[in-house]
Amino acid sequence: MKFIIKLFPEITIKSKSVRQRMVKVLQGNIRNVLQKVDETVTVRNDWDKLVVSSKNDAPENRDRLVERLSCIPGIQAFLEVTQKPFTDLHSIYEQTAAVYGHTLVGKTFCVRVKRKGKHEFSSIEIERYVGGGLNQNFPSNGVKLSHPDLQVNLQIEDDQLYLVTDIHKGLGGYPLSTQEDVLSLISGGFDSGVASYQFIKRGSRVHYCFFNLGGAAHEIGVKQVSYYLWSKYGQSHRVKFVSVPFEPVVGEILEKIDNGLMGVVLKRMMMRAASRVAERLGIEALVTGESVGQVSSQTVTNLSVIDRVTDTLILRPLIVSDKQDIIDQARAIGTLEFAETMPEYCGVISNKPNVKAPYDDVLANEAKFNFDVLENVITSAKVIDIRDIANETAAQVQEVETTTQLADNEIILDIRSPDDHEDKPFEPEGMTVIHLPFYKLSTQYGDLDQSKTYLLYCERGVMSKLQALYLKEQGFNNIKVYRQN
Ligand SMILES: Nc1ncnc2c1ncn2[C@@H]1O[C@H](COP(=O)(O)OP(=O)(O)OP(=O)(O)O)[C@@H](O)[C@H]1O
Repeated sequence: MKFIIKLFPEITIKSKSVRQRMVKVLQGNIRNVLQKVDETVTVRNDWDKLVVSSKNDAPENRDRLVERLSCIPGIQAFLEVTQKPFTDLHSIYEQTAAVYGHTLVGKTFCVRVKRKGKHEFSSIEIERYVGGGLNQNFPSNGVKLSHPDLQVNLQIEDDQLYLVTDIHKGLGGYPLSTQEDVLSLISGGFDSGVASYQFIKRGSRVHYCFFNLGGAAHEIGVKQVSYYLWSKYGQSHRVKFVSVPFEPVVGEILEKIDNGLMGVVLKRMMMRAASRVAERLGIEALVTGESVGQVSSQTVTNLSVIDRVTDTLILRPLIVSDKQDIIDQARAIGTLEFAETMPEYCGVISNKPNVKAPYDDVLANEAKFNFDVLENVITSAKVIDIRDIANETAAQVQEVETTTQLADNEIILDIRSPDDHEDKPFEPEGMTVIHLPFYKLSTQYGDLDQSKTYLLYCERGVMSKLQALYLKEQGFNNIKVYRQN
């Protein structure tokens, strides 16, 4: 099985040395991600393209590789190809007919050729020869040069014929780690997830900084979405997840700060803490999901007051995005459901937030704030490798049993999203499986027959452990985690 990787166009217009460096990084990233699902994968660097080959031709392996390739930053598109040697024009025709002939029935078509190397024939001659042959020998609806039902794509390089059997859209963007690292302030809402994704796609390693305002349940929710983003789009590189216990800071704000300024002061405290964390990790910029006018702390005046608290660069990729566009993107990248189930942990809710917080008033209020509280939470911030979310959660859920067997009175609860549930049905023989997606658990788990025990199932076992922890937090004890042998 072979895929030809087409580079993101902005890479192709770089100078030779920059381009070479980026392609090399992309090559490493693809190898790193794909070899986790298929050890036989090799990635060859061919100047204007990368060629991915696998010895495992099983259809489920092909689906896995296509899914993984579509999530790797730096790839504009990838072509699924079969590669064959040829001897002459007729041998090109015969091989094309063997792959495409049966797909032409009842369709209009045209043949397009890209050619490299020295040949006795031109690309147009191949198109005519192959197109004519297919037209004569298969019951198609004829050749149509513009907007045909089917385009037969051939690539010819020296004595090799590449038959393109499918074209897949890539993520675009720059290869991961070709841009500097950033620290994303992640709250679990729609905006910060989308902002993080945009930086991954642009080629930055995105580390996550979370200010816990709502106890274990808040942390579990944010860990889930961070882990999801990393494992789906950024798993070629290690990143950190930092959790800062921010409830004491909120307490101090509630006690000392004027009601109308609380939102802005909370954000300034977050920026102070995040800058320190970034410095500790050697990261030069913070990322937030703020957008002008979305909430009272996000007016231009208030954003300016927030900015003045730190010299660290604060990047706001969504600054002029409409909420609906952000929600649509969250849906497309798969974070919508996480955000929808995340309760609002605002920490401080002003009755009358000041949309034009006077800078001097903010400073005067902050003079009353006990900064030891902030120092303490920064010192007790917990930094973990994001891959350890899985292990750490496993340790935390040791009181939640993990099992590979089903006893009487036990039911498997498939908590994957409806798409995964449909694409990869999980129906082990002789076992009862109910589907309740993870984002409905908090509201609908209680409606299930509570005399039964439910074994949560997801593909990797991370989400099911986090959800088991969450349900335990909610006081449910009839829960286990189900893993396949
Ligand atoms: N608890 C938190 N931990 C880390 N970052 C946070 C937290 N709360 C807010 N932020 C950061 O501040 C930004 C603005 O947050 P705010 O709550 O004002 O707006 P929001 O539109 O609800 O954001 P989101 O949808 O990302 O939750 C967020 O996008 C995020 O980057």
